[in-house]
Amino acid sequence: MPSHNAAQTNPSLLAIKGLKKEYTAGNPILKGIDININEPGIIAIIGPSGTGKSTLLRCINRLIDPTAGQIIFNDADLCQAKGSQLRKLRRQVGMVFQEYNLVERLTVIENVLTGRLGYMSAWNAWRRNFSQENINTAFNLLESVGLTEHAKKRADSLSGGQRQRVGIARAVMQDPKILLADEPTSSLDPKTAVEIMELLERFSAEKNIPALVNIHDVKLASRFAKRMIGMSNGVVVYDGPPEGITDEHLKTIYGGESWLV
Ligand SMILES: Nc1ncnc2c1ncn2[C@@H]1O[C@H](COP(=O)(O)OP(=O)(O)OP(=O)(O)O)[C@@H](O)[C@H]1O
Repeated sequence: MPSHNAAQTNPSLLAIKGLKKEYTAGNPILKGIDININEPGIIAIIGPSGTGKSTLLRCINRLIDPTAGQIIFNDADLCQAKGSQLRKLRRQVGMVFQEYNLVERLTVIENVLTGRLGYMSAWNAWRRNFSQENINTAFNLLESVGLTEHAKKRADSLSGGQRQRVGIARAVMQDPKILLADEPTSSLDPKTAVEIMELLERFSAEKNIPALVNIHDVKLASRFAKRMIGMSNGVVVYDGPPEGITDEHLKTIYGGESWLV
């Protein structure tokens, strides 16, 4: 699979400008988000429940339609894209979910291969006619996430941590220019959570692509992130290195202080 240098060669891989989202008219969840992303590595988005972190990621991969603003990805406006252009853009955005979103009745290797569906004709996708090259790549990816011996098992026979590895392998199988991960560690024990962050960090470095990760655990986020984006009440209130985050920032982001230890 070809490696990407998009983050190095494209000065504005992802430029979010004035992004707004209302689910119901007059009740904005995102209130004007401006973020530029070029660099590989983990970029953690932190913020209280309900502040719009998932909404932001879902706007970026167009699982939902933004209300206003621009999301320029690889020089195209994702907000305006439709039909085949949207399909081409979306396959370059690898998504990792909190609850894995695997097809439970399919095998592990089939789940990884579904990462290629966006590149295939409707006929080949329907018949799951994967090329030998794709099959080889999927097995290599499974090996690199340590799941070779589980390739032929049904996805629903795996543990949560193993499922998340499959979810990450499937996202990387897309050959994405960016990874988005929505609370990828929230359903996992602390040790497995660290392993999943290590995996995201490793793929981000190997593929030279950014990994934008929504995460509740601020400590875990600062351990892995090169950059932290703090959101509160639908706006960005901090954007910088983890070591620049102070208790004052955390109070602004989360409110109160009794939870600070
Ligand atoms: N499909 C939807 N329809 C209506 N409102 C929604 C929808 N999805 C999310 N919301 C609302 O938008 C707000 C932001 O939700 P979102 O899931 O983006 O927050 P979050 O910061 O990711 O929260 P958490 O950390 O708990 O996942 C919440 O008030 C939520 O109820």
